[in-house]
Amino acid sequence: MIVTIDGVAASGKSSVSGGVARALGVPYVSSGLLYRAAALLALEAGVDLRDAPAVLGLLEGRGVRLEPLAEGNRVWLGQRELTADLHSTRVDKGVSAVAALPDVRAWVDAQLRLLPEPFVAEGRDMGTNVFPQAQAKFYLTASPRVRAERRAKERPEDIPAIEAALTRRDEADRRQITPAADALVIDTGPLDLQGVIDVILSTLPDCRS
Ligand SMILES: Nc1ncnc2c1ncn2[C@@H]1O[C@H](COP(=O)(O)OP(=O)(O)O)[C@@H](O)[C@H]1O
Ligand SMILES: Nc1ccn([C@@H]2O[C@H](COP(=O)(O)OP(=O)(O)O)[C@@H](O)[C@H]2O)c(=O)n1
Repeated sequence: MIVTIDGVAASGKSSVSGGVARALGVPYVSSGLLYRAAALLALEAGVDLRDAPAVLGLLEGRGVRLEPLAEGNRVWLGQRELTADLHSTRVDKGVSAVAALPDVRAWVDAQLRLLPEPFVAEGRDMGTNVFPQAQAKFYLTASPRVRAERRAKERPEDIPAIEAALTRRDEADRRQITPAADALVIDTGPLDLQGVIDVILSTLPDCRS
């Protein structure tokens, strides 16, 4: 069983996926962390974020691995854990450039398709491209202001700066952020976290095995 939860930046994908996965007793998979790891490695190595062979070389040569734990995903570079470094403003700014590289997308997709079912997968193109066969698909939205207010609790910048950065990232990610035709689109603006999780769980009565 695969459930996909896609959506725009800071729409609640990872928190909601964690809650849904816990309720189902399965892991969740944060695809964005692999794109964030690609950006972090390129930034650390001083590699141009648009240089596909160089970025791919960093990913393939150095053993980047996603660990999709139920309590929170972790990313490893060999023995070094990258997770805590993946949500900086610097990585937020650089990640869309590496995510636009077809070779990097193919590498991420291949990692994800190796994972054993069942799981909840979250990102941008889980329901459209990576797991089109998923049993249930969701797409989370909220206004840029609502998303910026939520993310402001996790970043040092003020709400207008975060809102501008989120809007820029939505624009840079526009190729990946079309909902699957068979996804249920949920505006999370009026809902709290548990409210979103409950909407999803209420539509999944047949997917709990
Ligand atoms: N429906 C919601 N209501 C209020 N806060 C939310 C809601 N969904 C997510 N959040 C909060 O918004 C922030 C961003 O959520 P996150 O799950 O990281 O989003 P994404 O994975 O889409 O970037 C987190 O602090 C999270 O707790
Ligand atoms: N399936 C995915 C997931 C993320 N991404 C890229 O990775 C970036 C970070 O994704 P994320 O899900 O960690 O970001 P947030 O929405 O949590 O801020 C996005 O802005 C996209 O550029 C993607 O292209 N496809």
